[in-house]
Amino acid sequence: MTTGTGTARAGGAGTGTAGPDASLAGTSGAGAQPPLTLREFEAAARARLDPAHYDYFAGGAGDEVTLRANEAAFARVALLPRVLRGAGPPRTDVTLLGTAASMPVLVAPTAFHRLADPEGERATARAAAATGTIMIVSMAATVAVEDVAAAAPGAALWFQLYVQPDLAFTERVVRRAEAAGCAALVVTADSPARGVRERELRHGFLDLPDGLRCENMRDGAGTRSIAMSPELSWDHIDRLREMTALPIVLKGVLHPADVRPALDRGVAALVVSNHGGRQLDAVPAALDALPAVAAAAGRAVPVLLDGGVRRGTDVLKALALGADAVAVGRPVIWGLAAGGERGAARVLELLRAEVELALALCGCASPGDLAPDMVVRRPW
Ligand SMILES: Cc1cc2nc3c(=O)[nH]c(=O)nc-3n(C[C@H](O)[C@H](O)[C@H](O)COP(=O)(O)O)c2cc1C
Ligand SMILES: O=C(O)C(=O)c1ccccc1
Repeated sequence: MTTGTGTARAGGAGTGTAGPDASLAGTSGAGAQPPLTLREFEAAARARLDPAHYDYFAGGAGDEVTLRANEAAFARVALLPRVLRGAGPPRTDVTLLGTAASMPVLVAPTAFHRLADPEGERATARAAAATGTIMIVSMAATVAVEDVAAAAPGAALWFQLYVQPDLAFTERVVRRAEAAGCAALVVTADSPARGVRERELRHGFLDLPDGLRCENMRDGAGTRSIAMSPELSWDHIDRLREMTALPIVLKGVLHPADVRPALDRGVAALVVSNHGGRQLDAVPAALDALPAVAAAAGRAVPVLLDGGVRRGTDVLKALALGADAVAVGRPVIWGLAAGGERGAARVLELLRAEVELALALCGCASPGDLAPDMVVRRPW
């Protein structure tokens, strides 16, 4: 078998799976080669974005200890493959809360996609649909949820909600998400106050530029800004359960003691997340918080993880440590900024192909085959 990048690239391009996408050539900050990795998409995004917007997307809270820890935690875990299991070509698809996805990688809810591409969340939704995965539309989207759904027929959408102090307004947003066809409500619980990201302050990035707005905060009663609600409590989860038949996903769980109350209130899934290191700095890496939360959930509900996932092998590490799926935030924005809808789709397809290959090399027939005995902590 011939090796070497030239041969690998030519072969990859022919299959249209793991190879580069020639139409993305020139989007890479590195030069004419299209990005081959999520890291290269990050460099391409950095080269293209206004520095204030790049830093808004990239930044973390405080000293960014947690931001760095999210990625670093994956490097401290190694995969331990099984051999000769006759697994055959692996499947990468999963079903979560009744929604089918082509891979155990979802698009995490992130704000302000029109800062990265004029089509914004429309482009992201089309990219998610092209890859066959679930997009969690942010409450802080710069395209209204109805317009996101209309732009990408067939896209599997969930909706992320910041519960607002005005519950009547909150209910109107929930109704809009339902009517747009969103199949789950992802309630963000880690933001009773907004984390301070000093990179934003340094650029004076305080608000969206003229012409861009949080379109889900606009309705007949006017335009509002998103409130972070310190009064948020388990009672609000009860209220939401009464308000909607949609499954409720709780995003931003780190403490295993928060799992029981969530299950008692009928929460349908949990997302282990520190908001990409943007809320409380000095909390653990998402991957390090995962095992205890997954153990507390005891397979009663799906457990998702986000924060620092940059490779297919990272996805497998999270699955082995108890996750049913992961979500990616910044990488999708890098794709969008580097190459619009095609760039975002390429980021997702790269991850899908990497997950498929890593499953095959681990002797797994499907994502469900990963188990805790297939990871070891590196001795450093
Ligand atoms: C620019 C940006 C905006 C975000 N906006 C939201 C949001 O509106 N709602 C939310 O629940 N989480 C939001 N998040 C957090 C993500 O959903 C997710 O937890 C995080 O990005 C995962 O880490 P990763 O970027 O390392 O993949 C945002 C993250 C980023 C980077
Ligand atoms: O920037 C964020 O992380 C975020 O969650 C958010 C919340 C409200 C408005 C814009 C972004």
